[in-house]
Amino acid sequence: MARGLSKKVRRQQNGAALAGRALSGFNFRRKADKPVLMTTTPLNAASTTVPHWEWQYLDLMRHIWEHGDERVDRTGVGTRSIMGATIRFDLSGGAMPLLTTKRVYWKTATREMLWFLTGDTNIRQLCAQGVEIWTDWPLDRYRRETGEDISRPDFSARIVADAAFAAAWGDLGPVYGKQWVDWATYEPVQDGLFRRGPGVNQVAQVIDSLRSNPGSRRHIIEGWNVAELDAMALPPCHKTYQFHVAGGRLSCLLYQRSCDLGLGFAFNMWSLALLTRMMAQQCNLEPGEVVWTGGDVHLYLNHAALVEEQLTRRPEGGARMTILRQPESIFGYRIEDFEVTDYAPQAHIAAPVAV
Ligand SMILES: Nc1nc(=O)c2c([nH]1)NC[C@@H]1CN(c3ccc(C(=O)N[C@@H](CCC(=O)O)C(=O)O)cc3)CN21
Ligand SMILES: O=c1ccn([C@H]2C[C@H](O)[C@@H](COP(=O)(O)O)O2)c(=O)[nH]1
Repeated sequence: MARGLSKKVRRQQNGAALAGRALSGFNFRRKADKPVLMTTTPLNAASTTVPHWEWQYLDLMRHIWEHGDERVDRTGVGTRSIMGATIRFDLSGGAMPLLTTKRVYWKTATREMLWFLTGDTNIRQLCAQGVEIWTDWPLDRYRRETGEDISRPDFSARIVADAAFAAAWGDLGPVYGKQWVDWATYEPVQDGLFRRGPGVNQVAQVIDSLRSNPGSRRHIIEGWNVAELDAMALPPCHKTYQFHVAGGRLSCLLYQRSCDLGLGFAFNMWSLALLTRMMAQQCNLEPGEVVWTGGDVHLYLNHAALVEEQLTRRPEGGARMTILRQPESIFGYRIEDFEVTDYAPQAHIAAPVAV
């Protein structure tokens, strides 16, 4: 497909600009045909005069599609990529950053977050709940190493039915869950020998520090364990979460080193807000703001149809979430505890995932 957008998309984008979008998170000023990316005040869709927060996303998508550097990436699919972007969202009043320009399966993303918090790194529990977003990586390894051309549904069913098979083929290595709640430590014994020490539960530690020392600048959950990267199916993308307390409100900034803007972002933004809401509830704080920052933010070249379609759409309305129960700990949440209301998105847009 030729670079740039169809006339239909350009018409829609111009309409949005006329509707006063200068206030949204991104403005692109062209000087000698060079776009300059600027961030401005975070704004939600709370009032009719304020641009909908989702324009930050759509503007970023359009910018990358039109100006991103085109390259061959690890997956071989190819991307257009930029370095550095920020999207902000205010969680006040139960608002959640769920995209409205396509349906996002928030329960799938929520199940994934709850799975991270258990410390599990095997896809078995996900597959058992019908969550297949991680299945492609173990499946790819299985096909490569055995030569068996098994279908994804058959592979997933076998993972669920057969514990030994799941143990052999379903593990992703020490990914998010392991690092978040059981970061490995080692203690010297003697003569240069070490034994395993107790694992570090970063999530529990951050809850403790938020309660006992809210003004700390060290409320961090880190997934990037350098020594273990090679053992992971994929090194963490949403790698660093930093929390901040001000005026009784809990905010969180995520640094995501690599972002698939067409597919992964919707889940990552939701999960960032979800984690912040759970942490706030556990610490008796009000939800504040979420700040998403991306390093390499890209669009896969085989997402052209998604990009074209989504950029014809205009964001409208917004989702709210109620947490129906306050569990005794951050590790006690269940999927039934989350209720989403006011979510009336436009149709789902399917897109292939690059493995
Ligand atoms: N290329 C790529 N993009 C990603 O977003 C991504 C990875 N790889 N690898 C690891 C995880 C897995 N994640 C994924 C994988 C697939 C979907 C996906 O297919 N989402 C569909 C619907 C999924 C469903 O609910 O069944 C979507 O339309 O959002 C989302 C996130 C996020 N991550
Ligand atoms: O939560 C996630 C996990 C992964 N992604 C995307 C970002 C990239 O497109 C790939 C990872 O490939 P790398 O070569 O390791 O960067 O997955 C995401 O957007 N969100």
